[in-house]
Amino acid sequence: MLFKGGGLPHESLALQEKLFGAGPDYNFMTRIERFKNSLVRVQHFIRCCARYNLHDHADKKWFEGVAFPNEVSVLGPHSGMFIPTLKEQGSEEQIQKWVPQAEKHQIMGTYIQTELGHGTFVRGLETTATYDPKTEEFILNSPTLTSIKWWPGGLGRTCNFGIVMALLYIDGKNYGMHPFVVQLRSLKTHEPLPGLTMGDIGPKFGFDTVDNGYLQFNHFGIPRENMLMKYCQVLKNGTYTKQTRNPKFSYGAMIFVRSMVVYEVAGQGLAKACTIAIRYSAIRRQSELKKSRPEPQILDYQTQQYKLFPLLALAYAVWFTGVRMKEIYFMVNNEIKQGHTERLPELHAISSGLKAFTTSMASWGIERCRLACGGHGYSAASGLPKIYVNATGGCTYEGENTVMLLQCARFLMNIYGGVKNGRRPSGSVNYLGERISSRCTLTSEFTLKSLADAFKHRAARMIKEASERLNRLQASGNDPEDSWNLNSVVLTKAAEAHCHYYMVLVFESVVESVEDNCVKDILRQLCQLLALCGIQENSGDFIQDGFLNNDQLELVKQKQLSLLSEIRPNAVLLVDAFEFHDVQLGSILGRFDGNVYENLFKWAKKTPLNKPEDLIHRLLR
Ligand SMILES: CCCCCCCC/C=C\CCCCCCCCCCCC(=O)SCCNC(=O)CCNC(=O)[C@H](O)C(C)(C)COP(=O)(O)OP(=O)(O)OC[C@H]1O[C@@H](n2cnc3c(N)ncnc32)[C@H](O)[C@@H]1OP(=O)(O)O
Ligand SMILES: Cc1cc2nc3c(=O)[nH]c(=O)nc-3n(C[C@H](O)[C@H](O)[C@H](O)COP(=O)(O)OP(=O)(O)OC[C@H]3O[C@@H](n4cnc5c(N)ncnc54)[C@H](O)[C@@H]3O)c2cc1C
Repeated sequence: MLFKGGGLPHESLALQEKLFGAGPDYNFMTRIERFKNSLVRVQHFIRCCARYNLHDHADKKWFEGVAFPNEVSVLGPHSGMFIPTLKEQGSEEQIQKWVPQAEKHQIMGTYIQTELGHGTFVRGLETTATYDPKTEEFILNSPTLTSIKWWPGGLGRTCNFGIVMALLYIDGKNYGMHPFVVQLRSLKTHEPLPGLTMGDIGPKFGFDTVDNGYLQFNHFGIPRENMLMKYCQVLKNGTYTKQTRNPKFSYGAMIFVRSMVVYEVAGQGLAKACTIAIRYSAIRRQSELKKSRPEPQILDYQTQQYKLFPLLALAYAVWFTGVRMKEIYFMVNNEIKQGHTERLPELHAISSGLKAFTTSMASWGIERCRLACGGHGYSAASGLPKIYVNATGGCTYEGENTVMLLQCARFLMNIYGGVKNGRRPSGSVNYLGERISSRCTLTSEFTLKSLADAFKHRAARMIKEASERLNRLQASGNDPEDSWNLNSVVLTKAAEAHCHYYMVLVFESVVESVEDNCVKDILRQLCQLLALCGIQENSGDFIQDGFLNNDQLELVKQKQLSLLSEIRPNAVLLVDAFEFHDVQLGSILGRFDGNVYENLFKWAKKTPLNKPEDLIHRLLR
């Protein structure tokens, strides 16, 4: 109940749908079969939404978790980007026109921004939308090879609509990036409309169930009314008007997805991987601890605990942080809707930073879980390869992680500069205005407050040093841009330290809010382990300025090891508490009933390579 809240009824409804749980094994399918199979499930999902009256995003998400386990379907870009962008950037008329059709899936859309030559540098995108007042149309064009749109999910074969980000030109003047609603395919024949060259970009590391696509515009006309006009308008005669607004509003869809990815991708992915690795480690017996005694569960080896329990603690931390990130997004977005845009820079910074920090940690953690499962972890039957290839995409899409950390750092530098000039920071950066103790107060009690304070100190110091180094680079004659680049490694580390502190703080606040003392104690242990591992892994950051001394570091190490034994009896319960159904895990190693070996054998017998096949037989005969 700590995790699922109101989601369970929808999950059980989805589990009753035969088409979702059963069917061909994903691992035995070719890419095309995976894609087709996903489309069949998409159609069934859409029918289920109508049948069960699922309208609310959160309700649908529970259903989707069962319908599309550990994969993104073409509904991801549609419901995660196309519809939110229409709602956030469209005028009332535009919302009325397209949102109901999109919500009923009568039109399917995607978000078309990245190009062959540019993804990160949005201002460098080349697609043009030139207004022609005579026809009252925008003419979309791809002027170069590098301007071909590349990557949008669902563009290759599925979507008939898209929101295209393009440079608006009126009368030869460039007004910058704007969003346009574009019909891509005929609603009758599903063929691409004349003037568009489209297709799938080919096999990828993961995302097999999504047709990421390309799109080239050849002077393709769309009605004037198709520019999303909530914040800017182009009148019939070509007059451009805009509300007083932050030009970064057109980046809103990206902030939304980044805010969701922390929970949906990093939190869920790592929690699933931990569930699989910890359950399997309780089933797997190997070697000897004591002579002539039965082989122990591998989970009883301290080294195995040392691999997995910090990841379990991290999974809880990322999960809670993801939930908090969603809350912050909706809160600040509501403020923005009421005209209060003051917190947009902070929202951008924290969503960029946390998206990067948590997807990197989760990606690394999922791979560690796989390694901890030995040989069977390398088998597709473990479910871990699929979880990994899809989750690790989160390090790249919606803003490459290094670039996102640098965006977060940019905000931190602005805030720190402001503090130097007497401004008081608030929200997630309020600690930059505090006087921070220069000596660590950690004692063998390891209170959560003292642990969080240690991370606060580290973040504040690293931000200060990054800022001072930036100033020194400039003072020694480098221009601001070169100084930034020469300081960028230090800046990303400062941003990571800020996000790390934020995550520890969120975890601490969740523990404090729990009423049940037993649950509170167990969560406190996990939170301590998370923080202590963070201190140990980054010990240089904590001792560099004499904040933490050698004795304290030794205490940290001792406590970390004793926590492993304390957590051991609850480890399996702690992953069971995530309440992932076997269908969602897609793993033989992580089965709830623990019946691993029998099912591995059954599974191997079903592999297509064991089926009679003429060519293989002839070659081997
Ligand atoms: C409760 C239930 C909810 C249920 C929800 C259900 C929906 C679920 C949805 C999602 C779940 C997860 C789904 C997973 C499936 C995902 C499928 C894959 C989707 C992938 C889609 C994509 O990848 S789309 C393409 C994404 N592309 C990018 O992210 C590009 C990255 N680049 C940029 O964003 C920008 O170029 C940049 C930020 C790097 C730089 O921008 P720019 O050059 O314009 O700015 P500057 O660096 O010069 O900075 C100027 C100034 O602006 C500030 N700023 C920059 N960006 C923003 C912003 N977005 N908002 C506010 N402010 C911004 C910057 O900080 C600077 O500020 P200063 O004050 O001047 O310092
Ligand atoms: C699975 C997946 C799904 C996607 N779905 C969509 C979609 O639906 N719609 C869409 O429009 N796009 C989509 N994309 C594209 C995605 O948003 C971009 O790939 C992403 O934003 C990264 O941009 P890039 O490819 O240009 O990387 P690059 O910017 O080329 O990154 C390459 C390297 O350069 C470094 N780098 C770049 N700029 C800087 C800088 N300023 N400072 C320091 N280092 C820098 C990066 O850190 C990285 O190491 C998807 C991508 C993937 C992988």
